[in-house]
Amino acid sequence: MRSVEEHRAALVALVSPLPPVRVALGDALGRVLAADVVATVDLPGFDNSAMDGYAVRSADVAGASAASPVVLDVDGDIAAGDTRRHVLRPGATMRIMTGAPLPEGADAVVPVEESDGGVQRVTLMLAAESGRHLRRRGEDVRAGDVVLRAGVRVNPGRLALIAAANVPEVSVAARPRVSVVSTGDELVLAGSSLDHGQIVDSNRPMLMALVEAAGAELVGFGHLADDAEAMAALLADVPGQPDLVLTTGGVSMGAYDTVKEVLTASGEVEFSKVAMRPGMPQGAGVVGERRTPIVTLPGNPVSSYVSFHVFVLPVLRALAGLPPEAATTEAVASQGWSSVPGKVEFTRVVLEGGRVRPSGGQGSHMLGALAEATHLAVVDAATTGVSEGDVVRLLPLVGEN
Ligand SMILES: Nc1nc2c(c(=O)[nH]1)N[C@H]1C(S)=C(S)[C@@H](COP(=O)(O)OP(=O)(O)OC[C@H]3O[C@@H](n4cnc5c(N)ncnc54)[C@H](O)[C@@H]3O)O[C@H]1N2
Ligand code: MOO
Repeated sequence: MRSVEEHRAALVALVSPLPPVRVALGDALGRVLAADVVATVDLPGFDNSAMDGYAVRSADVAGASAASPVVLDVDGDIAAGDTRRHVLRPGATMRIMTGAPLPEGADAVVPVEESDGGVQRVTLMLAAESGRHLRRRGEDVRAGDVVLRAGVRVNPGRLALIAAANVPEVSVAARPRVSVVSTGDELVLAGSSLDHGQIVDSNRPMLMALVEAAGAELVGFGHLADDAEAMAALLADVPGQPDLVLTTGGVSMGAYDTVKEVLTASGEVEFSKVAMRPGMPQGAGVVGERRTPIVTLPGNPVSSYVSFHVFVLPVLRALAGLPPEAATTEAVASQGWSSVPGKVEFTRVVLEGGRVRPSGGQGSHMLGALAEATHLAVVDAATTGVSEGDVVRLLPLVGEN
């Protein structure tokens, strides 16, 4: 039997990284940066007011208070967006709005609440010291600073930073194009009336959702009956020119395991047993004239789901030019559970209050328990059981956070 690491390495070796692409800011959300983002401007871009109030020379309001106010001439208004360059006369003030550029000579702002709100002359009741209520040019970011590193995923806050840094376009990791094909005569679409022996095809919507939630692009999907000729024809020329094809079902030892039958005959796909649970039967190789990489996942729903996390995610990351390994975290088990020796067990667990417990039944057909899970606990092959208090390694689930 192959180890998980051996199989993962064989899969990653099937693909070459796709070149990064440039996208407009509006299309960057959720994408992974392929290059550092460098600010083209200082942030703030100019000294400006943090409050609606009066721009002053601090020396002119020294000692001002409610009991002993200072009265100054108001020389005019500066609103946010005023592009003129104002100079503040000594002994005078200007009304200034939040975000408006500070006039030359001013070094503090008295908020309007600390005044009588005067328009021609104003009574100020705060001894604003130099720098008070100001936002200084470059105090947040300097032009030329690397504001975001390659490898970081663009979230709304980072998108705002890229925009503010006046960078209209960024280089991002390519989104691999993926096709999903479910196989099996027993499968029907959700919403169908089920005959005895039929089940709803849940792997296809699950894998489509995983592909999209993992940031890849779905370029084709469908279902194939256990018909070797039809399957061979489809796999010889998968529509949509995907970078990766995923199938589910038909890879174990059954008489109607058509994926295995067809692809074994092609001589380009290798089927292996991997020392893991669930997800033991696996296959991978290339199909068609374009030699498109293919990963054949087992049909049992939880096996397919776990295999996606353990094997397909690293392939998608490698295609995107990112390090294949996903980051893991750790947590303490709040209860014990047994694990099969000789295989890595990916226990579906719930992380709550900083501790983990199995999410329920661990059968590879049990979607009820899968749906409650937040992580996969990775229990290595040498471990026969997890005890309460043990530290376990956790693989996050795609789409969980
Ligand atoms: N004699 C052996 N039998 C089995 C072995 C074995 O080593 N020797 N391995 C078992 C393990 S482990 C797994 S995992 C499964 C893998 O089976 P296949 O990949 O061939 O998948 P199927 O036989 O087509 O289906 C298995 C199971 O999953 C259901 N299924 C399939 N596709 C879907 C779908 N799209 N949506 C929902 N459910 C699906 C299917 O109805 C079956 O119940 O093989 C074991 N057997
Ligand atoms: O490996 Mo199968 O995936 O145990 O059900």
